[in-house]
Amino acid sequence: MAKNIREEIFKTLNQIENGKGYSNIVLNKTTRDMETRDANFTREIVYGVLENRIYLEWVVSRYSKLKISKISPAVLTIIKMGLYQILKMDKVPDSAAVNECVKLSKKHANKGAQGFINGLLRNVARDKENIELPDRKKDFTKYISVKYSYPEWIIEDWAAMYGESFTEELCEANSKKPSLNIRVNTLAIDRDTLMERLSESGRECRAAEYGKDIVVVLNPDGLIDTEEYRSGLFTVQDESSSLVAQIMNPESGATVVDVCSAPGGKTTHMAQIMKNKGRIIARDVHEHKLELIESNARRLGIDIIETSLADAAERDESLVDKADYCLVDAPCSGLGLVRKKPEIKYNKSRSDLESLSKLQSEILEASSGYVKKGGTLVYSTCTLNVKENIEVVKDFLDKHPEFKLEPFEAELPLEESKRGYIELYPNVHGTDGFFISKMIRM
Ligand SMILES: C[S@@+](CC[C@H](N)C(=O)[O-])C[C@H]1O[C@@H](n2cnc3c(N)ncnc32)[C@H](O)[C@@H]1O
Repeated sequence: MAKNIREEIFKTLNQIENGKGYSNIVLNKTTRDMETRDANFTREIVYGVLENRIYLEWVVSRYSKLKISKISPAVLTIIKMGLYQILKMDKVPDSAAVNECVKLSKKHANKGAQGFINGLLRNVARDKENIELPDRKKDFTKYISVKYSYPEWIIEDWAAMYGESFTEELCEANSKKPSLNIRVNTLAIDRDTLMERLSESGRECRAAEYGKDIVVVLNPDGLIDTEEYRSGLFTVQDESSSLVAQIMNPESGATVVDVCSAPGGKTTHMAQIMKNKGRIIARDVHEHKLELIESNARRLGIDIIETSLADAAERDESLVDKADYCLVDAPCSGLGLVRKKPEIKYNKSRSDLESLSKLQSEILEASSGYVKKGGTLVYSTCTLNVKENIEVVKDFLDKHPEFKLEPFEAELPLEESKRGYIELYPNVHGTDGFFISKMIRM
């Protein structure tokens, strides 16, 4: 193992905890030049510490004489790195975990703190079989909140929406490492041929259950450094996200407006389904993100996408009645993505969710005007929160009798597809959490 690996882990965690970047992006930068073994170790600890923050702090609060609020952020990060290795990783001996944290503390903490870190970690290591969780029967919310590290308000909301046992299953599924999903560029290759090519180079892969263009790769290390990726034979996309374009199913030659389109995952997928014929107007409110759509399209050999800067909450009169298909893949709280970006659990509040549902309604209202008679409107989010999902759609439909939900079992053969909307769950479908609804303008 390279010398400064724990130093790199410490820095990466600080960056993410200080809100200086999403975990997947910061981690990709940190691990870019590392050996695979070091990169995997780094990922495991960074994700583990982020994912288990509340649980690890619960353990600190039970073994520390100092209140958590009195412990400096750097010291707390070192302690959590140590605790994660002691409590959740079998392959690191406890003594090594403690010694490495003490070494790290020599650079980032004063003498007193070094002794404190050493003592606390050793105490926990000795007592690790006896660490108690809150009593499930007395307080379900607190128990789940500590066991799976979620703010209590999320557990309260999910339990109210989905019931207690479903919430527990959902949190359990969210704590499992997801496999990597890739979307085949069907303009360049078909799924079976790509899978054969990947298998020949030692990849273990299987066709996804619901996503027609998705391959699940079980040993993905270094996949985006391959010739297959560089030459645009696939892109990285979760199965649930790929179902949006699959359910939309736009015809070749159609006009599509995608109002929240960066970085272009669904835009480029729609272009594939359209066989790169027609026109896709792809917009976003952040100018720097438009380049991401363009570079993704270039790599995949797609040339029917026109990007432009626009606020989707304001109707653009020049597009009224112009779209055969309109996609509103709205900005959302992202609670369906905690498997991949665990920090999402801690970055949101109930009031954020309320303002998001207001923005989502405004965007849906403004964008619905672009849909021609007989045209299709798809509204999707990557969150698990009825207020941002079906309630936004129902509220819209109440005000717009000219739209109705459209069943999509031909595109996704599941019972729920008959209702015209679906919520996907990690514990049920094995995908990221997602919401997709399909409407038709009559
Ligand atoms: C869920 S992401 C879209 C993901 C994208 N559809 C894809 O598949 O790659 C939501 C996007 O909405 C954009 N956004 C946020 N507020 C917006 C607004 N008022 N108007 C247009 N775009 C907005 C964000 O910049 C972000 O890129």
